[in-house]
Amino acid sequence: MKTIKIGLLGLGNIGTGTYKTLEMNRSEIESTLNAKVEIVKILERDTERDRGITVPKEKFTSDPDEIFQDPEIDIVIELLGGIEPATTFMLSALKNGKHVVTANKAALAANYHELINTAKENNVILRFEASVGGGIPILGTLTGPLRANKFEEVMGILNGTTNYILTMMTKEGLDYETALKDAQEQGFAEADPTADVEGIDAANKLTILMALMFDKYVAPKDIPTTGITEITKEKIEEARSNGCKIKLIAHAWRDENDEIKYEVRPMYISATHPLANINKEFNAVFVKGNAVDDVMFYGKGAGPLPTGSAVLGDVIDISMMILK
Ligand SMILES: NC(=O)C1=CN([C@@H]2O[C@H](COP(=O)(O)OP(=O)(O)OC[C@H]3O[C@@H](n4cnc5c(N)ncnc54)[C@H](OP(=O)(O)O)[C@@H]3O)[C@@H](O)[C@H]2O)C=CC1
Ligand SMILES: N[C@@H](CC=O)C(=O)O
Repeated sequence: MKTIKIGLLGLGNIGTGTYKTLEMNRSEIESTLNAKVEIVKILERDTERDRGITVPKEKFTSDPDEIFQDPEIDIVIELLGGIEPATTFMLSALKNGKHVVTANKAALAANYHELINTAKENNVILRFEASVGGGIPILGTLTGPLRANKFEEVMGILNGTTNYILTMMTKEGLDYETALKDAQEQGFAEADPTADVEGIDAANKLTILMALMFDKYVAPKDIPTTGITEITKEKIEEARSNGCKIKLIAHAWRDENDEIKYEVRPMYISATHPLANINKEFNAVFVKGNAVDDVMFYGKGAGPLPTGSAVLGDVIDISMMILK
């Protein structure tokens, strides 16, 4: 029986969630593939940290080339986070003939074409379902069952940390700092949560969605972006007295001249609107296609197991192509 061999870059929140999901569902995954799946090497700095899983010591390496140069490794999963060295590592993996799966929206949004083109030039696959909407299968649906559409609009909650903070401030009366700390402890936030609370993470995801839906690349820095750092309990109360909730919304749409417009900002949403009732780390995204009309995606947009589910979904798809 063939073994699909994986090199994992980063055993943090999502690396650990991916590892756990593979262990939890190994028999289902391996019987789907009729092949074994093994994470053979892991790039990490700290091999002593308690992650709540047992990983044989000999799997760890501090040298990324041990993974890129290993002829036995089929797929590299990048879960380091940040733009660099993650981008350089993914490019090295692709150039060494490895298929790559990543959840890293920051690196993808910053270097979208270089990563996509390098995969094409080297005849390997780059997949990134987990980079937008965590466990929600949005990218594969846009590029699969919905690809017959000309897309008109995408609008929704794309960041779990800020939605968690706003929910806890609105429903539980928590203050901003306590809610953020909670989100960090549950593994929703970025290593530097500035990216979450300033709306940068949602902008990164909007960049990826616009590239796929409208074939238009807009760098995240060029998306008008406002985060939630100025949202106080008083503003939340004011919204409530107007029958609204405050949500951080990412929005891109085709205007009457066929131009694509885009923004990320907190918005007052009527309490009866579906987006007003998306709570905690859940995300929800409306997509409008000219044939299908409105489609709504909903699910956990952050967290180790939901994101691990999306990462492994990509791994399984690639493995099926390898095994064909
Ligand atoms: N958290 C979530 O819910 C989601 C996260 N993502 C994305 O998944 C990716 C991983 O996120 P997450 O797991 O939360 O991040 P973490 O910071 O928890 O994990 C990253 C891990 O990689 C290690 N690492 C980073 N750089 C290096 C390096 N150069 N060499 C060796 N090890 C390194 C870190 O070690 P150290 O701690 O020592 O720095 C850490 O253990 C990010 O791109 C994130 O945006 C996507 C969807 C959801
Ligand atoms: N920090 C991100 C993680 C998932 O993409 C978020 O909170 O949504």
